[in-house]
Amino acid sequence: MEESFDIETELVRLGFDDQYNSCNPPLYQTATFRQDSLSNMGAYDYTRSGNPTRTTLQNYLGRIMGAKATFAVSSGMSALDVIVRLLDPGDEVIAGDDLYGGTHRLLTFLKNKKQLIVNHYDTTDTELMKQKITKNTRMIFLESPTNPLIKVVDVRSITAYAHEINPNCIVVFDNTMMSPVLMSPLADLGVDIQYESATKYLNGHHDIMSGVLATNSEKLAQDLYFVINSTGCGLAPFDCWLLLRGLKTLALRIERQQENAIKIAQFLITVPGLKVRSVALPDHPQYELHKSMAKGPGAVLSFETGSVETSSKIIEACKIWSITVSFGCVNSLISLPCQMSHASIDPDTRAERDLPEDLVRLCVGIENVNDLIKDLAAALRVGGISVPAQ
Ligand SMILES: Cc1ncc(COP(=O)(O)O)c(C=O)c1O
Ligand SMILES: N[C@@H](CCSC[C@H](N)C(=O)O)C(=O)O
Repeated sequence: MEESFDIETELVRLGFDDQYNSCNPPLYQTATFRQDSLSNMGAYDYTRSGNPTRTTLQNYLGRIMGAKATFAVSSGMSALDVIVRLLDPGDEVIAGDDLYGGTHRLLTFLKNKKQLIVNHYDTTDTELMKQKITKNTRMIFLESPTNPLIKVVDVRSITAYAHEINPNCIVVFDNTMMSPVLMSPLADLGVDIQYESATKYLNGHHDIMSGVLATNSEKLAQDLYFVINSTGCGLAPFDCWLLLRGLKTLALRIERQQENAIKIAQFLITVPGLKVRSVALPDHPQYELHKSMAKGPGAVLSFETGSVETSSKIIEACKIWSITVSFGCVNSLISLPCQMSHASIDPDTRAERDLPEDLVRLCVGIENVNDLIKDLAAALRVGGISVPAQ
């Protein structure tokens, strides 16, 4: 058996074979592969079905994610689209009430078309989840910490309960907020499918869209591959190559982004009037639960100011923090989720789910942390908030 190392080493090691000992994986920028003869077909025929650069990426991701099977697709949403195609019409699914806006949009689309029965619950309430999961629950969608309210879910208990009630229930976990460096729900928490928007931390440079899926079940792997090949959403070779390049620095980027995010959370709690949501703060209601599942708090946090007008002024006054959706990139981003990343959730549903309209989300990058704090402090003052001298 091949020796395996810590994720920090595996990320840099890449571990692939090349006929010329190339130090970086070759880019097979081709749609088709010539066959030797009709009786001697090669490993690849057509890039939609498979491509050596994608195979290199998927094998590498498998080692990093501790998964038997890993697939790279064209975006995080297409990863979710592949997963929901495993369901049959009329299947019952349970989803969190603070999932990413695009996830909510796709599930609502399928619900409105009467293809699925979708119920959203507060997945942080484990007892409520235990009441709602039944033998008819076919799939459960979890995120933790949630985007953007930073709520923490007891993934281990919910997954174990779901499997006890219905061994065929598929628990799906969106690990985009943590990345495999901080959390391994597939290997450690018992979920059936882990997926991530690789557009975020995995790639880290906001120059490609991509998604990854991982499972340890041979049956699920076969079904996922069937959908990927049939629909043609496998990641294109050049994007695979760029993702391979981005991944090498994942551990280093996360370490720096998280270190900066902790200091920023500590700064924000000194500002009177702000309600800060960060799993880095010991007064987070599920601080210990998060620590029991993950190696760190990550680099996304949010805060409320009490008014949309104040939040908007702060966001627009920032100079280093750029007003951008997404997260996981090397540069720091600021956004108003209700008007940006989560605008696809209608205002009534946002209100029902206590998603504050004034919530500001920060996605911390690798810049100098003192510069980031100075910029934020100046912007808070423009918003009329009094900031203690640092
Ligand atoms: C938590 C989460 N999951 C999934 C997605 C979808 O990923 P993508 O934008 O790569 O389609 C996003 C953001 O878009 C996200 O924030
Ligand atoms: N206009 C896009 C918004 C993408 S949000 C990206 C990211 N997940 C985030 O949370 O910022 C859409 O309609 O999907």
